[in-house]
Order: sequence, then C-alpha cells, then structure tokens
Amino acid sequence: MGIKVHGIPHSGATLRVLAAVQEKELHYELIPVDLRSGAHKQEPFISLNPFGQIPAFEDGDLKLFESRAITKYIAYSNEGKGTSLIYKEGREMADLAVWMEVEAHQFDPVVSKLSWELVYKGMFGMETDNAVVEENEAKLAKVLDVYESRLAKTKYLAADSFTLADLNHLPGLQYMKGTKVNRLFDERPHVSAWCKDILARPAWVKVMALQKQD
Ligand SMILES: N[C@@H](CCC(=O)N[C@@H](CS)C(=O)NCC(=O)O)C(=O)O
Repeated sequence: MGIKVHGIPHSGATLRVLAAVQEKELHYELIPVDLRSGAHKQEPFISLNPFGQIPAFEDGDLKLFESRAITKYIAYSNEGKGTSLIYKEGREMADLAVWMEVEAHQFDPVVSKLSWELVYKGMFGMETDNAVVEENEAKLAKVLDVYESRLAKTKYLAADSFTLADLNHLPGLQYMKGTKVNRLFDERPHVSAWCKDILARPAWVKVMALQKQD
C-alpha cells in the first residue's frame, strides 16, 4: 500500500509527478520501468496505463495515469500538507484552470518537440533536425511573449503563489535550460525571474538529485 510512482527520472512526465509528491512532502516508492526492454508495453504495466506510457501512479487501490491528472489528484487529496498548489475558489481558481490548460496545450507541445530534437536525439546518437528546431523556436517565442505579459502582473501564473500551473512546467523548463533555446527565456525578464525561482524550489532540487543518481 502507499504511494507508488512507476516511471524513471529521465522522463519529463514522471518528473512532473515526482515534483508534486515532493512539494507535498509525501512518502512514496519510485518503481523503475525498463523502457528499453518494452516493459511499458506489457503486463503488469499495461494494466496501470493501457496506453503504455510512463508514469503510472498508485495510491492504495487507486490507479492513475496521465501526469497532469496525477499532480491534480496529489494536490487535492493532500490539502494541508506541504505546499498548497491549488486555489479552490474565485478568480484564482479560474486563472489556475486557464494556465494549466495553457501549459498543456500551448507550452508543452512546442517544448516536447524541442526536447526531442535538442536533448533526447543526442542521447540516442540521432541528428537534430534544424528546420524543426527553428519552427518550434519561433512558436516558443510567441508563447513566451504571452507569459512575459502575464508574469508582469502576477508573480506566478495563476496568482501570487506557486501552484500546479507553475509546477507542471518544471520538466520542460529544466530541459530547455540546458539548450540554446534558453536564451528565449533569458531575454524576457519576468519569464527569466519566474524560471529561476521555480527551478530553485527545494522540492524540485530533490527531484533533480534523483535524476543525477539514475
Ligand atoms: N500525456 C502523458 C505523456 C506520457 C509520455 O509521453 N511518457 C513518455 C515518457 S516521458 C513515454 O512513456 N514514452 C514511451 C512511449 O510512448 O512508448 C503524461 O503526461 O503522462
């Protein structure tokens, strides 16, 4: 029983879940899934996520997949522990919903393509496709212009405290930080300050330490 996170610290979606667990200061077990042998496409993993992707999550009898649904569950079911991560009422709740959608539908698709080209392809000895990088750099610049004006008004994306809307960005921000695309973040003062702040959170630093051990 207890919380089990099935995944690996080199998966962005797994890192998102680990960030939420650490922010809530929960005890958990990280159960590695061997992607190289295709363990994620077979039983017993496929019973946890029928789409055969990491992460999967268990809390007692509850089994979940999709990292953003998992971070939401962790935040709502552990009120009063660690960082709040949510707003349940009013304008802040509405803005939280908006910025969680923005992360999933505007930020993540672009950053995932850039991560594949600039981070993962190198790990697998594959060549970067510069045309794909250029196209997605231009898209990311436009997305970050919107973030810059938002973050000029509020310290964090939903309001003035750190929430899931910020947390869900952490893996993508971390991956971009080590690439040439980082300049797009640095060029925008509010975006740059936000990145620096959230990437330095003690919970995230602990998650990154797991990645180094792996
Ligand atoms: N939308 C899913 C995406 C999960 C995902 O893309 N997982 C990747 C690792 S980060 C994976 O399992 N890749 C192997 C595969 O798709 O076969 C989530 O947020 O949990």
